[in-house]
Amino acid sequence: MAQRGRRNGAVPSPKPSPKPSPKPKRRPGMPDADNAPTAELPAVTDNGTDNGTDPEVRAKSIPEAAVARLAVYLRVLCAMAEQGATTVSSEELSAAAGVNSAKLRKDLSYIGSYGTRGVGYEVEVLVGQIERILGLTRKHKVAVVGIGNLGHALANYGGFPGRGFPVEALFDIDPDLAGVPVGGIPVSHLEDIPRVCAERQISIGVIATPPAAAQTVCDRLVAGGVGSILNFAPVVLQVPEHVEVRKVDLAVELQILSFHVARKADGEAGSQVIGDVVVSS
Ligand SMILES: NC(=O)c1ccc[n+]([C@@H]2O[C@H](COP(=O)([O-])OP(=O)(O)OC[C@H]3O[C@@H](n4cnc5c(N)ncnc54)[C@H](O)[C@@H]3O)[C@@H](O)[C@H]2O)c1
Repeated sequence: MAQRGRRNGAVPSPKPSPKPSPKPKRRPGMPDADNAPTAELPAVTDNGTDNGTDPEVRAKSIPEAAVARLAVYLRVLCAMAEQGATTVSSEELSAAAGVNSAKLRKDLSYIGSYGTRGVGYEVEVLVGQIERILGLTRKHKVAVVGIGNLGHALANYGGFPGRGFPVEALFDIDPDLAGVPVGGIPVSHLEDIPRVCAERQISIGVIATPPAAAQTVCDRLVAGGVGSILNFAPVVLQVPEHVEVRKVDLAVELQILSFHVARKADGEAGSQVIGDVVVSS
């Protein structure tokens, strides 16, 4: 969701060339859709998977939807690695991730990973590449603000630390919660947000307060040096340019599901789908 004059949508692509050719050549990290790999192509470099382009340059060219899918592939690959898998074909990985295999190959081509014909992808190498692109090679300390229903659930969820997101600070305005441990971390008072976040080097702040409190909480997190905000409150936050905000709204996800269910029902009732538009017959 856009915040204070900056987008939180697709990551900006490098500046376009002043004289675009009619059929642009494939650039590293942004394959021409027509030339996107349709099979596990031979390795481009010695390690069999990487085309050698600077990962940061590549990361800037990856569409946000592909970034979200990379996170899903990573989760699936880690589960496969735990079960002892060393290689995986694009068909296996796409089936496990619930994505079609052409899309998977295109997503992996964004990070310069093309696999090896007849072998597929090396699980460990691919995990490393996706982790690098997603910036997961170091831990991101998390603070949760608003320890109510949602905040309690987030603070108690044991799945974040193992994925590189240890929850290291909790805050609430309620004096009854002050010092009470939730998920092993004592709750601090709202006013301590800047100091505690700076001391514990918190990089991600999760806002789970009522909407009216969210902007003040956000300002305090930013004052404490927090550069990324995950906002659950149904409100648009104003942040400085350098701060990244992601908004989570499960109601929107439910509405999207509802849209697809309605579209399917219309299709079954004899309507025709042309592109994204449903035309009743
Ligand atoms: N995005 C989603 O899908 C989704 C889902 C559920 C809830 N929510 C939102 O998450 C927020 C929390 O929901 P909940 O059900 O946990 O609410 P809740 O009332 O159970 O908890 C809110 C907590 O915030 C604390 N709080 C209030 N003002 C504060 C302030 N200024 N500073 C710090 N803490 C403060 C309260 O003391 C309370 O502990 C709400 O904004 C809700 O709309 C979003």
